Amino acid sequence: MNYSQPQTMNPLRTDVLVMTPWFAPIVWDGTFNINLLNQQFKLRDVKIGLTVFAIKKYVVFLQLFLETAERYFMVGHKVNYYIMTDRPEAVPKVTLGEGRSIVVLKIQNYSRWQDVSLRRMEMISLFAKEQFIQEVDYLVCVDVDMKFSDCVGVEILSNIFGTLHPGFFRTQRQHFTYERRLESQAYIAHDEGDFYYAGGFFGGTVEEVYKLTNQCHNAIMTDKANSIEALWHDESHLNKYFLNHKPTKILSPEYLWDNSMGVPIVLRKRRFVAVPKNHAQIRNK
Ligand SMILES: CC(=O)N[C@H]1[C@@H](OP(=O)(O)OP(=O)(O)OC[C@H]2O[C@@H](n3ccc(=O)[nH]c3=O)[C@H](O)[C@@H]2O)O[C@H](CO)[C@H](O)[C@@H]1O
Ligand SMILES: [Mn+2]
Repeated sequence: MNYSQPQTMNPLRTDVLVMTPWFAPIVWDGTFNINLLNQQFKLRDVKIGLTVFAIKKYVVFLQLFLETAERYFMVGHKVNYYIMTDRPEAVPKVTLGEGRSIVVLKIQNYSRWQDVSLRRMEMISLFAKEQFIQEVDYLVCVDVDMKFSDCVGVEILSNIFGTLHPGFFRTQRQHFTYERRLESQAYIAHDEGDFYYAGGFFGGTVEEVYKLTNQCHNAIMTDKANSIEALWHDESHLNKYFLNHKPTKILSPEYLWDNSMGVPIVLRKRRFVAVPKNHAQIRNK
């Protein structure tokens, strides 16, 4: 295979942090060679599960989500879409590429949208243990109110990975919207924390995602027993988990962007972008 030689004296990006102090790469456009990575992952015959929840009205997001995923997500690799929904009949029929399938998993709904979001940790951990572990190597867990608009490939895969939240990647830690009440299991002190990770995109090996989701779910249940709910729900608990279990790879905000934030120069690609939604019309419905 022919490719240009890595240049020790010529870093590929100098405008952004590309490595954490615990030696986890931060994935930005221009820092990796996708052909090289595709070859490595192909040799391992890796299979990827993409989990997405579409409860109640959120089924409307599935069509665009799936169509754009077919175009941009892990193209050329084996993919299972795990669609967790209370409305299996509303899952659209989308033509899939070779080696890709849709697996619809019927689950219950909750009346509060906060509970729907929080309970994803429980559902992912249950299915990871019972089913996903037998079917795929990696899990990628994302929000459904999103569309792919550029390539998201095997460069994201690692033991356990999180994504920099588009609203906070230039923010000082004391201003992160971590849970600040000591009574919550998600509590993080003002002088702690590395990054603010987004709830809408994390993943890793099935084993590691099981550990993460199971621990977050237990923390959520402890909070519930103590009549407290973390400020940003599952996202707060994810941030607490990543404080104590550092991710082995971190995705730049290219992998979770919101166009209402504009487009800073450091952002050369917008790979996965929020679809605007009317909260009043779509939540708690
Ligand atoms: C992009 C991003 O980082 N999003 C995070 C942010 O939320 P968002 O404000 O983007 O939350 P959201 O409304 O998208 O809810 C999170 C997800 O739960 C599912 N859902 C929710 C309600 C419902 O009635 N039906 C349904 O299916 C759906 O998959 C949705 O994408 O904060 C949430 C917690 O407050 C979660 O941590 C989200 O991951
Ligand atoms: Mn969302």
